[in-house]
Amino acid sequence: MTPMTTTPDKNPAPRTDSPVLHATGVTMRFGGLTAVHAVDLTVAHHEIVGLIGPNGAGKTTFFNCLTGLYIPTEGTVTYKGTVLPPKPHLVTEAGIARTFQNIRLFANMTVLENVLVGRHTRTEEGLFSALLRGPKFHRAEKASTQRAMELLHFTGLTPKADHLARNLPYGEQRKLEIARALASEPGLLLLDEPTAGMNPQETRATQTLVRAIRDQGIAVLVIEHDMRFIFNLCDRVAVLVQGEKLTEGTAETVQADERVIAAYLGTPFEGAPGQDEIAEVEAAEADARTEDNR
Ligand SMILES: Nc1ncnc2c1ncn2[C@@H]1O[C@H](COP(=O)(O)OP(=O)(O)OP(=O)(O)O)[C@@H](O)[C@H]1O
Repeated sequence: MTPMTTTPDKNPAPRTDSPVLHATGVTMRFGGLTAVHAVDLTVAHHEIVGLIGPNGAGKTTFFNCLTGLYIPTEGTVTYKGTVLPPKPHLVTEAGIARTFQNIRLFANMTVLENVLVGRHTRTEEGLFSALLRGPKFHRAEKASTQRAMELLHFTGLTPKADHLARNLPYGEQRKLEIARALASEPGLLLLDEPTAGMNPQETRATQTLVRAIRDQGIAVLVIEHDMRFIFNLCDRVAVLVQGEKLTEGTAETVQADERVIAAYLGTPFEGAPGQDEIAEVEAAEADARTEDNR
């Protein structure tokens, strides 16, 4: 992994002891459906936090509440101690970047151009400056291109800089989404199923990339269905079930939690055989086999 230099934070933390992300009592209702209910979640500096849960648990809805795409029905979300504005571009400007479950690249733009688009919240040049294309604009453009190339280097996409985004293999399109998100110089990166559709090698490479991102001082919150990826990567894992946070803790704690296993496998139905009954049946079957072998 190529080291990435960090650029100065345009929005320095007002209080260094605040967590990077602090969501309190976040609830999102769509008419009669409560997709997310009273969810609290924090992400600390230098932390990689996983968000897991069965299909329809409310994970993406929760992400949308964090990024200003949805205004939560109830609850607050702060970034480094400041309440986030309810507009996606202002959230990005504040320092939260994200990728999407369904890749959203500009398919007919080059790889480099896609990353440059991601820098627009960090460039000071206004519309007039861009139209007049004066020396200030050219200086800013040069600096932006340099930073974008650095990010392509960091994500291993330098050889593809001039390729159209739509011609990249799927795994590289996902990497490009991450490079574009990093172009806004975030303090927190939200990844929505970054390994969906990847082969095991690409998944391992993504794991390495996410760790390298964290090592650059960017906190990460990641939704993923690949449990091996989540449990290998995350410092802490939160589990959403039917819109509520069931539990959170280290990979070991969450993996050992019977409620989590039940949530994924389905809660045993009423009248299902208990452990004693299962043991009795197994013993009877073993006896029957012994009889047959005589
Ligand atoms: N805009 C919306 N309007 C109405 N209902 C919605 C909307 N967005 C999500 N939902 C519902 O909210 C619930 C949670 O959906 P969400 O996509 O957040 O779950 P998820 O955990 O991300 O699922 P998956 O793992 O399948 O992506 C689902 O019942 C879904 O149908």
